[in-house]
Amino acid sequence: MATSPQQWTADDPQDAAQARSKLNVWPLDEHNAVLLNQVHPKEFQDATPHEEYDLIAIGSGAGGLVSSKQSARRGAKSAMISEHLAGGDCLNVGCVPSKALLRSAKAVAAVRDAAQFGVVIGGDISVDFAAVMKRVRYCRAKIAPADGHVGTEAAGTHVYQGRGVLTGANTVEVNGKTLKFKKCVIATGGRPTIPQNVPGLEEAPYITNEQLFNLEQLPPRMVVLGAGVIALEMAQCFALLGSNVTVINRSSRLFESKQGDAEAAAIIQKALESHGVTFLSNAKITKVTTIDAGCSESNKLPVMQVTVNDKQDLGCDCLLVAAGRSANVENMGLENAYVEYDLGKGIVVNDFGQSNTNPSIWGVGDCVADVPRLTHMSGEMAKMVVQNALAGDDWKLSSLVVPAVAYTEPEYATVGVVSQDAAAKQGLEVDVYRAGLEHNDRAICEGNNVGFCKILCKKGTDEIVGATIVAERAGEMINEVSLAIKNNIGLYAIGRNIHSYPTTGEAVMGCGVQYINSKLPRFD
Ligand SMILES: Cc1cc2nc3c(=O)[nH]c(=O)nc-3n(C[C@H](O)[C@H](O)[C@H](O)COP(=O)(O)OP(=O)(O)OC[C@H]3O[C@@H](n4cnc5c(N)ncnc54)[C@H](O)[C@@H]3O)c2cc1C
Ligand SMILES: NC(=O)c1ccc[n+]([C@@H]2O[C@H](COP(=O)([O-])OP(=O)(O)OC[C@H]3O[C@@H](n4cnc5c(N)ncnc54)[C@H](O)[C@@H]3O)[C@@H](O)[C@H]2O)c1
Repeated sequence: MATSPQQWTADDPQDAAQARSKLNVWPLDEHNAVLLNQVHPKEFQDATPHEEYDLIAIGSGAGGLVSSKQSARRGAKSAMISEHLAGGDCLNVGCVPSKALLRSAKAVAAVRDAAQFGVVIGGDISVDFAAVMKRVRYCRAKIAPADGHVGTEAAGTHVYQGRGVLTGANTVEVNGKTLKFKKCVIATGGRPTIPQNVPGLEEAPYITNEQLFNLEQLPPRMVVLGAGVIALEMAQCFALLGSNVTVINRSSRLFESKQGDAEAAAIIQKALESHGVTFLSNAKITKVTTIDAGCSESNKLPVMQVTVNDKQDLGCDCLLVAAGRSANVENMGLENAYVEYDLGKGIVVNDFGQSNTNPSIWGVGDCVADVPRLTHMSGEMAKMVVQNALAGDDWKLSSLVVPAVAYTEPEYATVGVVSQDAAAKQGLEVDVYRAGLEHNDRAICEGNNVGFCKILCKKGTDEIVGATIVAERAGEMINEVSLAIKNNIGLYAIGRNIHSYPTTGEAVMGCGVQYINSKLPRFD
């Protein structure tokens, strides 16, 4: 089929070089060509500007897409400014590729463990890493139209492809044009934080999530700096796919800095260890030595030596830095628009999502200080801000109940106050109800009955303040607890709500039943 010169074309050497150098995307196969044609079309024609927009979103991740499309669908004059790849981190280098990759890793585990279900796999199993990564690119391309410029324009939003820089309290410049707005949503997201003061790290060919999903070759040895969500999900993935993975955790256990449940931490660590991940705790990378810089263009992996606590040397072909995120707030004219921000943490907003220092400006998602950095949070903040900025409503950030899930196997899902330690830190007295999965019939049949549901209530009451769930599909189970918290449904009601048998979700009900049983009269 003939392709237009305005389209990204798979395997075209010039296009491939441009996609790699300008957009950090490679290889340019048919899937990445589809992706780029959606989220960063070549020679894109900007819209003809309205004299003044009701709302302009700067940024095109979940936050910018939801705020600009929702405004347009409700009749506002709306625009979105997209500098890099629409869909932001989530579609391109975050949730989507990581979950697609995890799916392949879980397939490895299923095949490897097949014998326990009476299924005999003849011979050794092997992983075709190139095919795994091709499927990751396929998933991304399949989802891309939801975030692509065609769909955004069809919703009625004007799209500008370039960097937005605020030039005044109510103006933003993009591609040499000045656009006027009544309201502006800043949704510029974040980027990986690179720890400073680690000798040799800056010069080393380390990677972050921004390069990880371009890998074409499985690194035999991977070291992961950090032990948060990215680290755990990717460590498990690469270990199952066949890498020798070591996670460097500066704390004494998982989830310590966020007061995560200690039992959950032990289960997740043990599960990853059973998949071949090595954890070094109370560990600090004290030096990185580059032995061979490698060459991503010719697919040659680098070779590095990572020194831990000044005494242990680990050789590796991939050093993945996953040490948290910094907000994108620099060099975008926030000073010109009088917007208060904190370098690293992000834009400072009030409980309505509005800048205290410029009431025309609102903040959404990962670029905002002190909010959970999650796609569903960006989306929900965007809905909230559209309602407040355009409809003059008073939806509040503090009213949001935000679940979070690490998609490891088993999954680790949390909402609200996650543990007794977290409660103590907030000066809150709680009762904890725990239902283990060891006697959950479904979990036993599934061959995965290590885990639990813990629900925390205000002491002496059934008012739920939070939960931690460790289970195969904990991410599905936590939504019930979020619903209860958001709508003031007590643990009593959860205990009286019939749950289908056999489901792991019965563990949530199990906590409710414990509460009820503790209140019922005895017959002795
Ligand atoms: C590896 C990984 C896995 C993840 N997995 C999950 C998950 O499973 N579930 C989950 O909920 N969250 C997950 N996250 C977090 C999630 O990706 C982010 O919370 C989400 O993408 C934030 O959306 P956002 O719109 O706020 O910002 P972003 O997605 O960062 O989008 C911001 C956009 O703005 C653009 N931009 C920046 N500056 C400008 C400018 N001046 N002008 C124009 N455009 C600009 C950027 O290019 C970018 O496209 C993951 C993150 C990573 C890194
Ligand atoms: N499933 C999901 O929802 C999902 C998946 C991946 C990422 N995310 C989001 O993306 C964000 C980034 O993930 P992340 O894993 O990078 O961050 P994180 O905050 O989850 O973990 C950061 C880790 O790096 C460590 N660290 C920080 N600075 C360090 C330093 N100087 N030296 C050594 N270790 C250091 C921390 O102790 C921690 O273990 C998170 O906010 C998360 O919400 C979400």
